[in-house]
This record gives sequence, structure tokens and C-alpha cells, in this order.
Amino acid sequence: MKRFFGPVRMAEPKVSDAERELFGGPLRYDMGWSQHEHATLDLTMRSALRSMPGLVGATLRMAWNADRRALLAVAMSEIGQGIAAAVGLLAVNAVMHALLGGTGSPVERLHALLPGLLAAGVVGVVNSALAAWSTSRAGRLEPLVERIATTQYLAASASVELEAIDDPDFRRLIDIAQYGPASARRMIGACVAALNGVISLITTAGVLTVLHPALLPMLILIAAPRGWGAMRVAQERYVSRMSWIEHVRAGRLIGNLLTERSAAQEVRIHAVGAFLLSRYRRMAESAEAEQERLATSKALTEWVAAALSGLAMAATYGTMFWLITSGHMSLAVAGTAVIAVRTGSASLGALVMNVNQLHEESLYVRDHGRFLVQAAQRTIPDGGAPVPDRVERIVLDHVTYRYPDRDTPALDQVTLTLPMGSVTAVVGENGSGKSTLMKILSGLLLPQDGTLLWGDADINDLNRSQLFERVCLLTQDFQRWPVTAAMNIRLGRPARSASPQDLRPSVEYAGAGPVIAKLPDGLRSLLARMFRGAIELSGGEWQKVGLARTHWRSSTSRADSVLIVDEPTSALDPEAEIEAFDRIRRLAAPHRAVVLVTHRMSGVRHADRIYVLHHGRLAEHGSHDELMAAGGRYAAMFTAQAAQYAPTKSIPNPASPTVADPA
Ligand SMILES: Nc1ncnc2c1ncn2[C@@H]1O[C@H](COP(=O)(O)OP(=O)(O)OP(=O)(O)O)[C@@H](O)[C@H]1O
Repeated sequence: MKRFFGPVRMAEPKVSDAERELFGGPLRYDMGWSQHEHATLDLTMRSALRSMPGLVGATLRMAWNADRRALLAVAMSEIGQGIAAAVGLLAVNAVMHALLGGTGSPVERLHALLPGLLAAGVVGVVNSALAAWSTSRAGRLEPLVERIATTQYLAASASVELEAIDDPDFRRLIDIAQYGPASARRMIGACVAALNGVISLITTAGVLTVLHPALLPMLILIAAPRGWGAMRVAQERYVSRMSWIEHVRAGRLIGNLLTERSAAQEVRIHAVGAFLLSRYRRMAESAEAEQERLATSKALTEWVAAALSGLAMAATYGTMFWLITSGHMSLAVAGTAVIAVRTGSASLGALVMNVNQLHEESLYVRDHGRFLVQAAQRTIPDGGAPVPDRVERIVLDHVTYRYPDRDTPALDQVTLTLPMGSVTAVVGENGSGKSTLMKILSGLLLPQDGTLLWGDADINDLNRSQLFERVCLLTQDFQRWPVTAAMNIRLGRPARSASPQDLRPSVEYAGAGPVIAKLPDGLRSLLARMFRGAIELSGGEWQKVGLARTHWRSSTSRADSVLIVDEPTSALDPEAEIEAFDRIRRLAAPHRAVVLVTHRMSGVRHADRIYVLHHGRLAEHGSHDELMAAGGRYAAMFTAQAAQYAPTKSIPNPASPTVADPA
């Protein structure tokens, strides 16, 4: 009994060996999430009808704002169909009376039938015309609502703080909320169908009550079990989907790895392809087992619901038989009642299914709404004081930052000053906090402790979008946009229109002239391997395009700004690297501070000031000569790298192989 009537339980997925092997365990939401969801599900089970109007209302409001004429047309045609259904039943009743209760010769009785039949025919035609009108208007509303919900979703995702994107819980919510827009679209269809169901039910119920008051409760008894069954199946499906969402994502991840270009070489040479494919198969098998469990559960639930509904139907016909034999109901009324009960239970069944679909879709729309609320709380704030045009310096004062899921801070009490017109280098071993420092400097992350000052203004008081206007960023993994070469450069400041001629200085500056000259259509060539006729550039060629983009961005701003370059030369050949460092240094202008992060020590020696990070703390700072004289970390790093280029007398042979051959 509990199996059918207890709360919907989170499916305990069987974890495949493949999942353990690849991801170290099952990939699904933690129990904290599932218990919270159980609580909500129990609640919604009891009060599905109570919680739904709010969500249905929100979707309808969206539809109203999108196209109120279409929404009104749908509502009117559905109400019209409901009225037509009632008139149709009354016409049937008239036909029944003429057929079974009438007097006179058969020809006279047939004549008496005609008006009823004619009315039923006209009603049928009107009904189908109204249905067609409703379908066409709903067809306009549905994609509109989906587009609005999708736009809300995308806009919210693109405007949240970087910290939210790094937060695994929020990422999960972004993932779940993606189902919301399609559900909102389906909700419109379900709302229309439910409205139709409600109206035709009210009219049928009215007719039935007129025929005999006992028939109405019987009708409800017939439909109730089906409603319960459909609701339960929907909730099981929802819980299953939520508990398996990360598993599905992991499966998709493996699938993508097998088809992506970036992994293609190792997939083949290391035979990772066959390995991952076998793991994919095993993971898919465990997901299929879940589908099978769901199908079995659905079949059982629907079977129980159908049995209960059948019992109620038998009781109804039994009652009608008793009413006829005891003389409480005429045969003609009984004939109409049979038709009314059948139409009524069919429309009640359909209504229950539609309400249930509304309920199921509303679960996803609710996630979408939950995401929008949380995203709004984490959106980069709009207001703030304008950033002064002239600031002289940017100062980081005892800044600390710890990532949400980390115990130790990535930056710990870091203090540094970037004067306008200077070049500052930041060095340090892997994981020492250099990239985090750049994210703080660019305003992408806010200090959790300490302050970032632009002149005398604290970043927390400044308008962030204005601040972003003042930042030029070139990172090692800068975006390679799948658009034309010209657009790839122009996207450094997309709001500014630019002809190929306008972009030429940036191309020349970055030394990207020969790269562009090689392209079949010059700057108009499409740089995206996945499209026909497009070109793919090498890593170093891309870095030159990236540098041109940075130049375009910095050359289109006159106010004081900061240029942040994080490992900009990793893919460049030695000559290009020397030139690139030289070009970056030349970007330091009276109104621009340049910050350079790199492991190439040769690139930093000419910087005005060098800061050395170690485990998130500032270990030392000074000019190249000062730091070399101090003989600390910087001197050790520099000497170690320089020693690699020093001539060696001989290269020692290894005494024994470093990797043992298998016996
Ligand atoms: N998004 C993130 N979420 C959690 N921890 C992070 C994140 N990004 C970086 N970290 C952690 O913060 C620390 C500093 O990382 P950061 O990327 O700033 O180092 P880095 O000096 O730039 O390293 P590298 O030279 O390897 O690029 C590391 O321990 C890293 O694991």
C-alpha cells in the first residue's frame, strides 16, 4: 500500500563501476538536495492544486505580456467550445427523447428527430472551427513564451558574478533551469487544454445534474483514481530526472570527449576512445535500468488507477440500472446519461491529465523561477559611482580571496600598486594565485577582505560595468570566437562598429598581418573549423589575433585603464615571443597600467616592478636588479630558467631507464 500511496521516494540508482572508476563515485545530487526536494514533493502532493495557480498565473502573465490578443482569442475559443459541448448534449437529449420517449408513427418520430440532429451537426461544425482557431493562436503563443523564458534564462546566466559561475551549487541550478523554457511552452498548451476540460466538464456536469443529481458524484469517482495515478507517475518521473541529471551530464561529457576535436589525438593514440566507449556503455546500462524501473512503476500505478476507476464505472452503471428499474429514471434520460457519463468521464480524465501535465511542467517552471530569483541576487549590481577618468594608480590593499569550495585562501593579504604608465609583472609557481589576482584586478571577483582602489575610489562603490570598460584582458585561454577574423578583433569592443580598415592598425600592431594575408578572404574569413569554408588557425596564430583584439580594445579608450595579460605568449615561437613582450610593454601609455603574468622570466626583467607570489601571499617585490641582488625566490626562478639556456659540457646519460619496460 505504501508503495502506491506513500511519499514518492528518490530512486537509489545503481552506481556502475565505470562511474566509480572515472569520477570516483556516483555523479548525482547530494542527499541534502534530495531531502529538501522530498519535503517539497510531499507538500506538492498534498497541495498540488494549491501551489499551481501561482506558477500557471506567472506563465499566463508571460503570455499576456507577449501577445494579449492571441491569449484572449485562445480563451474565447475554448469557452466557445465548452458551450458548444453543452448545447451538443442537449441536442442529443432531444434526439433521445424523440427516439425513445416520443409518440406517433415512426415517420413522425423521425421528423421529430430532425431538429435535434441538425442542431448537433451545426454544433459539431462550430466546435471544430473554434478548435482550429484556438490551435492557430496557441501556436503563436507557445514559441513566444518559450523565447521569452529562454531569453530570461540566458540573460540571467550571462549577468551573474563570476563567483556564482564558479559555485557548483549555482552551476547545478543553471543546469536544471534549462528545462524551464520548454516546460513554460508546454504549459501554455496544457493550460488551453485544461481550460477546455474545465468548461466542458462544467457544462456536462450541469447537464448530468439536471438529468439526475446522483450521477455527478459518480462521475467524480470514476475520474479521481486516474488523476491520482497520473500525478504520481509525473512526480516519480521528476524525482528520477533530478537524481539522474548529473549522471546524464556525465554520459554526455564522455560522448562529447569522443567526438571533440581537442581530444581527438589522445583518443586515438592513447586508445582512450575504446576505453571511454566501454565506460559509456556501462553507464548507459545503469541509466537504462532506471528507465525500466520507472516504466514498471508507471505500469503498476496506472493499472491500480484503472482498476479503481473501473470499479467506480461499474457502480455508476449499477446505480443507473437500479434507477431505471425502480422507475426513478426514464429510458430516454438514461440514454443521454450514458452518453453524458462517457463524455464527462472522458473530459474529466483528460482534464486530470492536463492538470497533471500542468503540475509536472510547473515543477520545471518553478526551477526556472528559482534560478531567476537566485541569479537576480547574484547579478553584478547595476548602480554605483562613475569611475573617475583620471585615477593615477590602482591599488590592491591587503586583499584576501578564498574560492567558495576551498579551505585555504587563493590570495592572502596581498598589497600592490599599479601606477598609470607602468609595467608590472607578477610571477610565482603554479597555483600561487596569479590568475586569481588578475580576476580581482579586473573586477571579475570582489575582495572578501581588503580593498581594491581606483585612485581613491573603492571598487565596492563604483559602477562595475563602467569599471569593466576600463579593463583590457588577454588570457592564455582567451575566447576563440567562431566568427570572422575581423569580428574576432572587433569583439574586443563590440559596441564600436569597425571597418576592416579601422582594424588594420591593431592587426599590424599584433604582428598578425602575415596570418591574415594567408586567409582566403583576409579579415572576412570565417575562423571556425566546424563550418564549411572556415579556417582553423594554429595556437600561435590565434594568440596574435588575441593580441590584435586587445590592441583594438585599448586603442578605443582614452580614460585611465588597466591592461592585464596572463601568459600571452605560451604558444608563440621564440622570435614572436620576444616581439610580443616588446609590443605589450609598448602598450603602457601615460593613461594605462600594464600587468603581465608569465612564467617566461625573460619577459619580465624589463618590467618596472615585479611582484612574486607564493602560496597566495606576496613573497617579495622590486625591480629585476633589486630582486636579483636580494637572492630570494625571484633570483632562484630566474637563474634556474637561465641555466637551461647556458651551454652544457655534456648531457648525462640516465643510469637506468626512467620507466621500466614491462617484463
Ligand atoms: N574556480 C576555482 N575554484 C576553486 N579553486 C580555484 C579556482 N581557480 C583557482 N583555484 C585555486 O586557487 C589557487 C590559485 O589558483 P590560480 O589559478 O590563481 O593560480 P596561478 O598562480 O594562476 O596558477 P598557474 O600558474 O598554474 O596558472 C589554486 O590552488 C587553485 O586550485
